[in-house]
Amino acid sequence: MNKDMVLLRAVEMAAIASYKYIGKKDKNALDGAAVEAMKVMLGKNIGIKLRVVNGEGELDNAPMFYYGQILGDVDNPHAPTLDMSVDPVEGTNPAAYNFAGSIATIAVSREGTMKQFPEMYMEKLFISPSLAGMVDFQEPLPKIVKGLQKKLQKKTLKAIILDKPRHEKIVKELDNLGVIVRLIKDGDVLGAIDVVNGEADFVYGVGGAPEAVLMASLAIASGAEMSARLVPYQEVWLDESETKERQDLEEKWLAKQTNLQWTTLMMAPDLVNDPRTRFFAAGITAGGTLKPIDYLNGKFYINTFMASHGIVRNLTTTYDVSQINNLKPEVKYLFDKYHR
Ligand SMILES: O=P(O)(O)OC[C@H]1O[C@](O)(COP(=O)(O)O)[C@@H](O)[C@@H]1O
Ligand SMILES: [Mn+2]
Repeated sequence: MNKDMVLLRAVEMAAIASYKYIGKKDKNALDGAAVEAMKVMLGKNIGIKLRVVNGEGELDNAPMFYYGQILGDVDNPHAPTLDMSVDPVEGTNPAAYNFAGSIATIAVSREGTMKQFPEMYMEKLFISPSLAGMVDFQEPLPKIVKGLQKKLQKKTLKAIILDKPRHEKIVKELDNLGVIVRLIKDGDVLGAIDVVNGEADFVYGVGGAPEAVLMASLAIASGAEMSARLVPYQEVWLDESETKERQDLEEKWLAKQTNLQWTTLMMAPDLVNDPRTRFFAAGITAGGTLKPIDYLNGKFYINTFMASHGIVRNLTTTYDVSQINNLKPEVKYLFDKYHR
């Protein structure tokens, strides 16, 4: 099968498996279902090997994707290897508590081109393809906004920002500059999809570093632009019980990196160095331009998104459970196990 189809179906089946757990307040069961669905769909005979660069954490007994894990045609020496960043449920809270924000997502790129990050924070600015080339990412955001307003004359800029206390100040500043801000509780990768789909001009804020790699793939694949900078844990969580330990771990990790400091400004190609990177997502509770997954009379309705070398696809996909059950044993297994 075409590898795009393999990856599309992996995010779609992750969305289908997690559907059973939407709103059930059980994050582990939800995540476990999406992980298993992806693992089954990315099993043997897919024509490629996938090396997990940014997954869900380190190797243990949990059903996670971990750094260095190889999936796919592991025994086939002729199958090419791709790097992969994967978040089976990006936005676990939104899915577990049933509010907007969660998607299943995968990004792939040529082997050795994707940067790995531990679970830490990054300040990210993701701007729409229509603003590409117009922004000096070295400047602070208010200055960038003023510059854009000058260039774009009457256009009212729209921003998507994670609704977190750490962003209160910048949200006020953007308000004062006349920017329309849409606050989202979680899910800045979905925010970036909305930007690519023209719902907003940029996403800004401090969020996850693994998510930044997914967003970088999306930026490159769609013609958008993105910058990112590491943010120390203590800047977000000044005085929590784990702050000191997290900070030590981060400093140790950073000391081992070459050409990377807290102040280093990374652009999308520094995170994913492949112009042919491909990005895939399927809506779970979704929101914005991606509609949530739905089930009615034996059919799943899924909204899937894909971007590669400047081509952006928003697909509505229907899975007729009874038909597919007859075709594919691995899909039947997943439907039987996770059908709500
Ligand atoms: O919730 P925090 O710690 O503020 O981190 C923000 C990050 O969490 C998310 O909202 C959801 O992440 P999860 O996939 O870990 O649930 C991301 O979209 C975002 O980058
Ligand atoms: Mn995530």
